[in-house]
Amino acid sequence: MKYRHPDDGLALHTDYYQINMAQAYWEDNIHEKKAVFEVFFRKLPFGNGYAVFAGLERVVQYLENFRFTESDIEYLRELGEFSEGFLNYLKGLRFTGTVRSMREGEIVFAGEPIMRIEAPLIQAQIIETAILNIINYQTLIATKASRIKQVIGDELAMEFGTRRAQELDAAIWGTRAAYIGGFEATSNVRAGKLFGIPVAGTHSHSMVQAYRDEYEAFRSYALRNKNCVFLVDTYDTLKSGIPNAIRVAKEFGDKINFVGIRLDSGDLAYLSKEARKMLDEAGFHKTKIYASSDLDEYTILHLKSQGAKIDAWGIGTKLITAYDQPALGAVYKMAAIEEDGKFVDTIKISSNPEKVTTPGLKKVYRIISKTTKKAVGDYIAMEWERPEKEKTLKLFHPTHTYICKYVSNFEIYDLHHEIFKDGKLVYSLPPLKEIQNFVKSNLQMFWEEYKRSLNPEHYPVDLSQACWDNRMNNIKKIKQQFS
Ligand SMILES: Nc1ncnc2c1ncn2[C@@H]1O[C@H](COP(=O)(O)OP(=O)(O)OP(=O)(O)O)[C@@H](O)[C@H]1O
Ligand SMILES: O=P(O)(O)OC[C@H]1O[C@H](OP(=O)(O)OP(=O)(O)O)[C@H](O)[C@@H]1O
Ligand SMILES: O=C(O)c1cccnc1
Repeated sequence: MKYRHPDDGLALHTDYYQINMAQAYWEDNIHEKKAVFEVFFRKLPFGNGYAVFAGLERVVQYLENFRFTESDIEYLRELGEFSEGFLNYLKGLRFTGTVRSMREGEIVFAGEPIMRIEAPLIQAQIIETAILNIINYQTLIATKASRIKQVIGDELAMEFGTRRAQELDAAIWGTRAAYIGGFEATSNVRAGKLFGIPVAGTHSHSMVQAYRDEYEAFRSYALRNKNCVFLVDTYDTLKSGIPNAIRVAKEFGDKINFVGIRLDSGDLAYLSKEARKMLDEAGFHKTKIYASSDLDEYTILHLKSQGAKIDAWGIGTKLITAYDQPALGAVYKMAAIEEDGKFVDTIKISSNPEKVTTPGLKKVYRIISKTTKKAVGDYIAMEWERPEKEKTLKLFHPTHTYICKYVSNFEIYDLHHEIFKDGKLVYSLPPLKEIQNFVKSNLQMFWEEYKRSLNPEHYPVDLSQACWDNRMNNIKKIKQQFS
């Protein structure tokens, strides 16, 4: 298998149809026409009331390094479908477009453009697949992490999922997304090195099995590690695991920090309460109880409702694989294309009203009440509109238009930031910790009703009147063509 190419890049990380279309654009000489595409998803995942945008940093890396390498061109040539002229053009292709995007950590909702790409058609087309690939996964995991963290509250949330993730890249970028969503630590050491995420962990059952004696295993661990969290459920949590952990902790005294014990099976509520009593009776009031074992937001909520005495949560499979909803379904749709030097609207019609796209050059704003300082709704307006100059804005549901409200005394801000200008990176990527803090402060802007994990209220994402009218006119025009 020829899977090792020294010059392997990501330009071919695209769907074959993109390259086939690219060749047609090039041959028809429309490839340099500017096109505008938007990234958005149609439904919030996990029944959550909001999503957390993640993936921008990798999109930036991808676009900065976008080029077809020698071996990419050679491979395309081998496929026998592409002309030498076209392949030669691809060799020199770089990203020269303009990208406006929400910042990583932005709170985002269904139906609003997360990112807007304005680029020569051929580029905008080829990059679609990778951009969606990145944003779909990272946003999904950041959202799942945030949802789990909302339930965990101030206790420690650790990402333990690498072994169950969908391959290596998913573990690495999923870990980063989990951190953005609010997790404080990861067991993945490479993610620690690459992103500076704090690494944390305990030990496994195999260590206890290897020594064939729980006490010996804990002792050996304590001899080599200052901070000790002993896994106590290999044989019998209450009769063997916790007593052995306490015995070792007493023997080592100040030589170790008896940070915690970890429960990984059985009735976690019952065992944690018993464990707390045993640790307290032995004088280890500060020793924490860690729990893992197929946890997710539902189990954690249940455990809390049972009064479980758990202080730290290790979450793997259900987080890193977005177990209950493995796809976000974000799409990349054309909103406009250049004709005679000007942009004209483009639309995709569907019999499902929610799938009809919103054409034209638009901006997306967040409206904040000056009285409550809380977010009132998001507002998609035509680029030429100036909603910040209005005294009152009418917000109405884009499909059920009779549902409406008027907002005054508001602040409004553009959710998009310029990331690339004509191919040049003009945005400085913030440190990861700053992104995590941004999520936290951002969430404070939203009423609790939008953040609860069960049946959250629907946060309004509305079109301006001009944007709505423009959409209707475009639909009418298309319908007339076929009547
Ligand atoms: N008190 C509890 N209330 C609700 N769910 C619990 C409680 N205690 C544990 N759970 C969850 O129940 C599930 C139990 O999983 P499972 O049946 O595989 O057993 P286990 O105890 O983990 O055993 P093992 O790991 O040895 O297979 C896990 O998802 C765990 O998080
Ligand atoms: O349950 P998750 O949320 O997926 O969290 C990760 C799991 O990975 C480990 O189990 P594993 O059986 O792989 O190894 P172990 O022998 O160390 O427990 C750990 O004990 C957790 O149970
Ligand atoms: O450190 C741990 O306890 C750990 C790490 C990965 C998976 N499960 C547990």
